[in-house]
Amino acid sequence: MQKGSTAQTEKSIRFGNGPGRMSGPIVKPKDRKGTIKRIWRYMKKQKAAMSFAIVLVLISTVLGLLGPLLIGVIIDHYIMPKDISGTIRMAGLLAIVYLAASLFTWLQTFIMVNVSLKTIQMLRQDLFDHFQALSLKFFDKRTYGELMSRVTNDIENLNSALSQSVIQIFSSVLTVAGVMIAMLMLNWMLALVTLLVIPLMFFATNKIITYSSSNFIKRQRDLGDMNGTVEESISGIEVITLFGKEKEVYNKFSDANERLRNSAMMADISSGFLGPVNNFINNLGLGIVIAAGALMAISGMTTIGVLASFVTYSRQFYRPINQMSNLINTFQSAIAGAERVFEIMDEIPDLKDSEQAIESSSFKGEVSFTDVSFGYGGQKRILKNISFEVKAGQTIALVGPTGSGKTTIINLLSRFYDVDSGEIYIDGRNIKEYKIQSLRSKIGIVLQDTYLFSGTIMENIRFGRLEATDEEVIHAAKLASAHGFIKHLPAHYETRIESGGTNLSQGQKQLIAIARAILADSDILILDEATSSIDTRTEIEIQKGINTLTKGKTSFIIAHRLKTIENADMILVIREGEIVEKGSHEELLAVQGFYYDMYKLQFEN
Ligand SMILES: Nc1ncnc2c1ncn2[C@@H]1O[C@H](COP(=O)(O)OP(=O)(O)OP(=O)(O)O)[C@@H](O)[C@H]1O
Repeated sequence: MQKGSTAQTEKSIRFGNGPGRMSGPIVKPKDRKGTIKRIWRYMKKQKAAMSFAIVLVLISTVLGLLGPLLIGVIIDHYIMPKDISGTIRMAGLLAIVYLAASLFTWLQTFIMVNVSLKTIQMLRQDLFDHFQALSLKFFDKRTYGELMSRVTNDIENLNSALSQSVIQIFSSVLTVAGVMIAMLMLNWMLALVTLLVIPLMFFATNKIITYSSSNFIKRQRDLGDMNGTVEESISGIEVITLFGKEKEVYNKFSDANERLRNSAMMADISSGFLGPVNNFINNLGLGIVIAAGALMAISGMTTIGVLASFVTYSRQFYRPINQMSNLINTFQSAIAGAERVFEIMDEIPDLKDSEQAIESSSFKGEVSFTDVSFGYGGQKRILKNISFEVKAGQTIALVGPTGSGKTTIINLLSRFYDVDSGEIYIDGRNIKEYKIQSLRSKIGIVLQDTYLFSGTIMENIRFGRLEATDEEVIHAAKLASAHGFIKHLPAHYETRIESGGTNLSQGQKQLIAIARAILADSDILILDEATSSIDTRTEIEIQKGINTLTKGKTSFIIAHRLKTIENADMILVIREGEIVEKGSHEELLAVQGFYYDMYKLQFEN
């Protein structure tokens, strides 16, 4: 990551939040052909490995078919004529055939697992890269849980389908065809008898799968609900305990848990029928083959050896047929999952660098907004005809009631969204003329609720400039007035921060964010002043840190406590998306308008 990439960082972690949604197991894909083609584009990079796996499938299938044939030959030509040494030799050969078949099967699985994992790795990488290219507008529309489920569940479904189902479907078809040919060649009448129970098998399998798939979908939905309840109760734990609502949350969770148990039971019981029912039908088929075969053997129409081969073949014949419908379902749901992944990858980033976009080495820091209007999702206008000019190095405070549009102004300056009308200039150039990454890397952001990653304090500060040395990190922390509290932590700079920084106070997190921004040394700064109450000592420290950080740099401060921005060069008073007043603290007090009222109210409080 390059110097001063704070803006990009905050963007990347703003995924929103919400319950995880799982992909159902039997969801039918909409455009199966197109999706398979796209998966193939990833897989074909490993054509050589796949061709090898296919050759191995062919060999192991042929070896598997050879086994029963050998059994028949051994019975008729070695056991019946009582040739003991020949029988032992042939039994050894049979063992070698089965051993080789197993070995080739293992090898082909190993290759396909590798092919699949590589494919998934490339796909996941592309999806992640695409996430980075998408604007906040995209993330506004989706929940964290939903996006997570696409990166994890959907891709994982595809992984298991690619590593197992594809090759299994292929080998099942081969086996069924091979066994059928072998049986027809051995005895066409017995072969037809073997087919008798197939319609019954299809009918039963189809009925059971249709019934159980609706139960599986219900189970996935209930699982999603329960995940949502857990997520809510963990993230809202403070509010829940504060309002003494533990019992209500407990009941809500118990209900969700109970619903999940019931639907999971129904799903497992219904799908659990499949094995025993098919087993019964298989044995029924086997019984018919044995009975018919025995009659034929007695009447001299066939030999005991051929009958033995048939019994083994019919086992080999029914198994893949049983498996096939399950495999097809797994495959289908994996394709549907892949479709959800491609749907995100097809999302065109609405913020793109223009062809002529330039890289900017550094900004002096002149900023101007001319007649800027904007609404999220093009709906209600949030900002209306905003115009102002900032000279390099000035400090600008944005004040106004909650929801008035202060953060939105900052979002537009960092180009997290594009303006609907009007222009924004930095150093005399429209911000659309700069490469987005280059623009954002020159803008540092310190949010009041800064995100800290799991890792040490040292690593978290270094996030501002990855190539910084330990000394530079410590120097930045000293300038940010963060060194004082870090010194008192158990492992100083090596103290680990929990994900999200839960083991630090709000003020401490802000000090780390300031240190990070000092290290990044961005040309333009954006500071979101903390609203929550921080003790006076920390507040003084934070103020000191901010003063160091903003010295000589164009800085925008979203201010909640007017006391802290009295020295700003310009104060913009925003109300319902419009600048209603503009000027220095003294000028604004003198006009006795909206700012004056806000100031008086805070002062009295
Ligand atoms: N991502 C978004 N999608 C849709 N509407 C949004 C989004 N972000 C903000 N808004 C709406 O835009 C308006 C201005 O929000 P903004 O965050 O800019 O206000 P603010 O002045 O910074 O408020 P605060 O002082 O509470 O932080 C609000 O009505 C808000 O609901």
